[in-house]
Amino acid sequence: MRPLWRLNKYLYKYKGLLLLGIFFTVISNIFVIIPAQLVRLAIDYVVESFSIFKPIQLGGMGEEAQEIFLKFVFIFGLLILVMALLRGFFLFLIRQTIIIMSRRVEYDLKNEIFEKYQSLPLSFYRKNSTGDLMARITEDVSRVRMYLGPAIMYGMNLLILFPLVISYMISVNPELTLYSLLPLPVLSVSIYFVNNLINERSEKIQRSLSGLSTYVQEAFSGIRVLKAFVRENDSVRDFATASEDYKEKSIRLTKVNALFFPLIMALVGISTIITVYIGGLQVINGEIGYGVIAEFILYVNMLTWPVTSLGWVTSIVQRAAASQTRINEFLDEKNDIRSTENLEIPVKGKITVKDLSFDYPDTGVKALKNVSFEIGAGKTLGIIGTTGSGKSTIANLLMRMYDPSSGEILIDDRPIQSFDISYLRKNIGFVPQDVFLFSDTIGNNIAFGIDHPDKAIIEQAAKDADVYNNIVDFTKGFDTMLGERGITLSGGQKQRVSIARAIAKEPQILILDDCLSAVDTKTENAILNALKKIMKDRTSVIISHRVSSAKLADHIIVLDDGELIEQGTHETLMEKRGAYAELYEKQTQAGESIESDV
Ligand SMILES: Nc1ncnc2c1ncn2[C@@H]1O[C@H](COP(=O)(O)OP(=O)(O)OP(=O)(O)O)[C@@H](O)[C@H]1O
Repeated sequence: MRPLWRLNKYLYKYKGLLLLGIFFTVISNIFVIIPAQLVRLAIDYVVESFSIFKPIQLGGMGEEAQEIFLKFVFIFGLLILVMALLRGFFLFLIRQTIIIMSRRVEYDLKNEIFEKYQSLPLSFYRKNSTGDLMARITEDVSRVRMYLGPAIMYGMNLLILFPLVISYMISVNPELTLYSLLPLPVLSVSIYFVNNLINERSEKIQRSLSGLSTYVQEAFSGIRVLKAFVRENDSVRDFATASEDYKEKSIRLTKVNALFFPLIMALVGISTIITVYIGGLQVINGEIGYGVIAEFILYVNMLTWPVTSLGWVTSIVQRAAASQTRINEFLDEKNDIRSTENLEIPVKGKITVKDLSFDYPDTGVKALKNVSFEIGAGKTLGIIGTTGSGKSTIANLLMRMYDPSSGEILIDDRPIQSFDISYLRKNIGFVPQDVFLFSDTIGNNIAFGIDHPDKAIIEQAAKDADVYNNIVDFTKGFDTMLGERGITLSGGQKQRVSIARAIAKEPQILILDDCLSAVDTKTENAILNALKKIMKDRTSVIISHRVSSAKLADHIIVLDDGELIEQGTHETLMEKRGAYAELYEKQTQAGESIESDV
């Protein structure tokens, strides 16, 4: 229960709805109890009237007595009907208050979790799988809602109805009360176990279903590879196996589900039989009237659902507590990437890196070892290196996706930690290595980082990224949809749209992480020349495998296995005849031989 206390702030927020809900529950239960008493009175009245009807008929007043009798029965019937209608009305109001409250809390909780997700650092996303993140904001929140809605509603109903009904029953006949209620605890405990079994099996089905959907999704997104490797038959077979597992689990659930209502019916039936039997004995002994038996049968039926719900509510609360524990775990997650001074001063773009080392926290991979370099404001830095040499890691650290293990990064001679994180990132335009575009229009994708998008800026960014002509060739131009329901851009087009998105922000520092790999050298040159113009007074960091991308940079660093092995300008590095010169020669020779082959 303790984890669920966290939700009390929401219960307090919606206290109006909750209190109204409690009030309506009390009222609706009053309309449940009164009809049972009316039924007792009506039956006793009917039995008594019959016993005196004969003498009255013999006395010649038969017709008048019958008329009075029918009038009373009609009034009883009418009263019971009115009570039932009023009860229905108040049940409607209970749902309108408590269930609506639970939906509002669900909405707030989802927003709170999503906001928290957004504030957490990249390392959090590395640690937890997407499926887990999704499950906590959807399934877990739904389970918590079941506690806030149905569980609170039925729990409260139970708390109010139970004492009311039982005290009435005891006041009418304590012995009959004891016997008729005897099977109900058994009902509650059995429902609790059956329900737990149902939940356990439902969860297995859920897991099986998510495995199945992941499989189907992969089969669709990897359809090209699947077809190219002629694995269609294997794919069909694997799907059938996964489906079979899902079917088996569903059948197992159906078996337990089938127990639910028969169990309730059987135990209520036993209660009714006991009531009739013991009540009958008491009627024969002249201790009670017939009406009491009918009244008690109604009471037992009235208590059936609350008693059943006791088991059900307990299991909902248990599940909700487990879900809330998982949610709390994420809500309590601390963001260790913090700003020390929250500076929001204009960024010029000088970058100084001193003795920078970085080990990835989750794997312990030593990605950078004592790297030092400096690049003045408005200059271009080229970062060259083999795969896995730590180039992207430098970009990650410059954007404070992680903090260095040791050493420091200064921006304009101030520790990077002193800048407000959002402010710092707003000043950086980043083009990641693995391009990600949203399922939206091309225009909106380019405008993604701008608070107030402007058509001219978007178009200019597209021109500078050398993708404008491609875009206007589409019939809908900048309004062309991307993603699943839209068109698919080529690898090079995607990279250029991603560059346009970074340029459109007009950042003070631009980081291109190997984002020209899918464009030909001609386009690469066009983009680099355009960048030179637009980044005239701003700093650019160009990360690449290709020397051709970095050679125009004012300063070049060469990384190998996390270490900085050379740095200088293209000319000084070429003169040095080290790793850079070797790479340059290899790449230009390869380029020439390809060109001559063509
Ligand atoms: N999120 C991560 N968690 C753990 N290790 C990582 C992570 N990202 C990168 N690494 C490791 O850190 C090292 C440096 O990776 P990095 O991505 O910086 O290399 P890179 O020079 O950009 O390579 P490439 O040119 O292939 O992109 C590699 O050994 C890589 O396996």
